[in-house]
Amino acid sequence: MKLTADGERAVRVSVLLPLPFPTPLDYLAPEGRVSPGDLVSVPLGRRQETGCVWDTQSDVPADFAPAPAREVALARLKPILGQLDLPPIPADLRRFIDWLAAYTLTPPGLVLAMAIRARHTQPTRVQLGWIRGEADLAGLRLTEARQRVLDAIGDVPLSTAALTEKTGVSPAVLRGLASAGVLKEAPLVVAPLFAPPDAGFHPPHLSEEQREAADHLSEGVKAHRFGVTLLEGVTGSGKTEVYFEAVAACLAAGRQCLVLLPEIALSTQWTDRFARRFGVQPALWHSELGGKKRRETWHAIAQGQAAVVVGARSALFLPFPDLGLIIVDEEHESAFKQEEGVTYHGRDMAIVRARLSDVPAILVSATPSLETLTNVENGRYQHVTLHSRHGNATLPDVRLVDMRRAPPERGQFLSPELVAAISATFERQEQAMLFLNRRGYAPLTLCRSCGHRMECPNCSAWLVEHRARQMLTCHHCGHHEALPETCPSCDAEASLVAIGPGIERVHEEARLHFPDARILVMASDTLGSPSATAEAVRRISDREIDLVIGTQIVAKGWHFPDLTLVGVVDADLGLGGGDLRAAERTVQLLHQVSGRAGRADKPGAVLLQSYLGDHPVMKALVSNDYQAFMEQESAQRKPGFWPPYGRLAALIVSADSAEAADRLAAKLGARAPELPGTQVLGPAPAPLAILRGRHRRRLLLRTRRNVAVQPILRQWLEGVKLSSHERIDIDIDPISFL
Ligand SMILES: Nc1ncnc2c1ncn2[C@@H]1O[C@H](COP(=O)(O)OP(=O)(O)OP(=O)(O)O)[C@@H](O)[C@H]1O
Ligand SMILES: [Zn+2]
Repeated sequence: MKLTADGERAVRVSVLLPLPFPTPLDYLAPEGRVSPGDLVSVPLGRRQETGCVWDTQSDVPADFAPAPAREVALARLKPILGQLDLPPIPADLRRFIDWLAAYTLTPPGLVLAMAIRARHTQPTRVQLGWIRGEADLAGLRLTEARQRVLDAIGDVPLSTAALTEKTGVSPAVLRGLASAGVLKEAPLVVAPLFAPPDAGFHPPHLSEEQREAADHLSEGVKAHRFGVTLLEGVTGSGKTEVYFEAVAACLAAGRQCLVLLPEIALSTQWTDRFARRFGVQPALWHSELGGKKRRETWHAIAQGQAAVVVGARSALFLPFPDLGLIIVDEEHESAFKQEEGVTYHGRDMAIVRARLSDVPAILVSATPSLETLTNVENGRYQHVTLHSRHGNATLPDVRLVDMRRAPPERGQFLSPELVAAISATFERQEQAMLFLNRRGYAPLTLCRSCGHRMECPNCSAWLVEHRARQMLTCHHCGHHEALPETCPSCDAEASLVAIGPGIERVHEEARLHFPDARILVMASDTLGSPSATAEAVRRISDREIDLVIGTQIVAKGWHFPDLTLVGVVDADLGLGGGDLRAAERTVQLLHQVSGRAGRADKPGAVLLQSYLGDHPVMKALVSNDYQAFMEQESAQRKPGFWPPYGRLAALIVSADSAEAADRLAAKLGARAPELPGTQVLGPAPAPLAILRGRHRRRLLLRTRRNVAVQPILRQWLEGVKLSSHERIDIDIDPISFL
């Protein structure tokens, strides 16, 4: 036993710090003072750190739990310095942090860091205002200014600014009254940051099919137990309206609801719709949320004051005291995968979070992932479906433009058929959209005399020309340089030519074809901010735009009633690269883009420009038979135990030279596990063999579904020493194979 300075009994508490230690550290605290979840300040060397009192037991399954730490003797422990005046980190979030850390082989502190970044936990300063003090007025020299203040003051505190404005007196007068005790300070009553959404504000009239789906989801919410339901529905079927009913049920139960969207910063149409349905804006959570707003939002959520949070995947780490429902919209989106730092899949982790919090989860998509469909098939997830578009809208007619038979003119990218369709759309006074998932002017710049290709000095990638900015840029590392006048390799003059299209080039071509059309270009680099996006959306909705040209950001859930034609400039684009999910992802993306056409009364059409007309992806899109396509996908992945029928983990080895990378990769390859039901592929150069100046090699571990990869990886990497130039990144369930 040990005593604190005050003679109280001190006990061992374990504190997780937001730092890359393998386990929590032990400290001393007066007995009975702190409980798991409390945020405390502790000494660490000479520094002071904020940490979270952690639990000694955990719910991480034994098959991937890390080894426990050795215990330090009580006599050597340091006492905690104090407790922060903040709501505790709830137990379900603590379990989630442990789980995610063990699953992704990340030190748990780095996962905690996502929940309690310093900017979240700084206490918000209490603002003070003025009320009448206890001192009576006898003996007070009552000037006219002072009288005005006394007339203005009441029981509700008024800020200095409000009071001086109301009375026209100077702050000095207030100070004088305060020192006489006639005024005193009191905390200002601040309106809650998020007014409660009203479940009955504006409920929609649901169709029978929608009503059934909504009831099913709401029942799940009322049961307040873990369970996953896939809400599948064709584009424009009202999936959002339907899951809003589940949100309403969650609100009625007095619980908090989390909605994850893949591209939240751009989702202004979504938040507007929410406001129309529930009367107030939801709380937003994403990486672009600025400092003060971020802190206030965090506090409002921690205090249970924000009832509905719509966020990016990082919202999974928010300290909801009373979570009731998690919804993942566009669940098939690979944007849910975090690729940097702690790598995790937002959709998968949303389900883990729901399970650990014992609340229902709803996955929403028009084109569910094979992972999710497999879980439906084996009965782990429930399934509700919306088969038709809302109201009179019908699904668009999707046609293939065979670029081998009717190609565009040389140096152009829009086929005569697509150009004619756009003209016809304009003649009908309707809007059109061109989709090409490539920013900039041209993906490759080549020397006509010597064949030299302009490449990034830091990455094995071509430089993309951005003509508007007169730059060649690398989309991987951000390197940029001016377009040279002569070829850097052979000095030939004016020999560099742009090869292939980006959206800037399609814009240039569209201007030639349609000089009078009002064209808007939408790409993440031209419309990064939410306000710019909102303005673009307004212009399209208000019919100030005839033709939208954009990258994948135009595919997202937009709803423009007069948009009736979608042209996909290069439907084959996503199919190269040998990525496991290339075909699946292409179908999902193009289906979603196609779904922007004809969403209201006027019928829509989609033209897919392709050189691969016989490809299963094109067939699936033209026949609109997603199910048949996914059955084929499944049949292809099953025999080789590719996900979701097996598990994958990638090891990315990187070093500052090719030799060092090869050496380290070979070392790992030589000690690769040889176990039943597992296989190691590689080492091989990563598709981006050089990225930001680092040479990269990849090893892929593939196991049967019933074999956990974590213990295998732990054993494989145990004792591997790395020099400061070497690195091994682990990616469990990799999505991108770059
Ligand atoms: N019952 C309803 N009453 C009124 N409007 C509805 C109803 N159902 C759907 N809508 C409207 O139809 C349009 C399409 O619905 P919504 O955006 O929810 O479909 P979605 O299935 O989410 O589409 P997508 O997958 O293409 O994004 C929206 O403008 C929506 O407000
Ligand atoms: Zn680069």
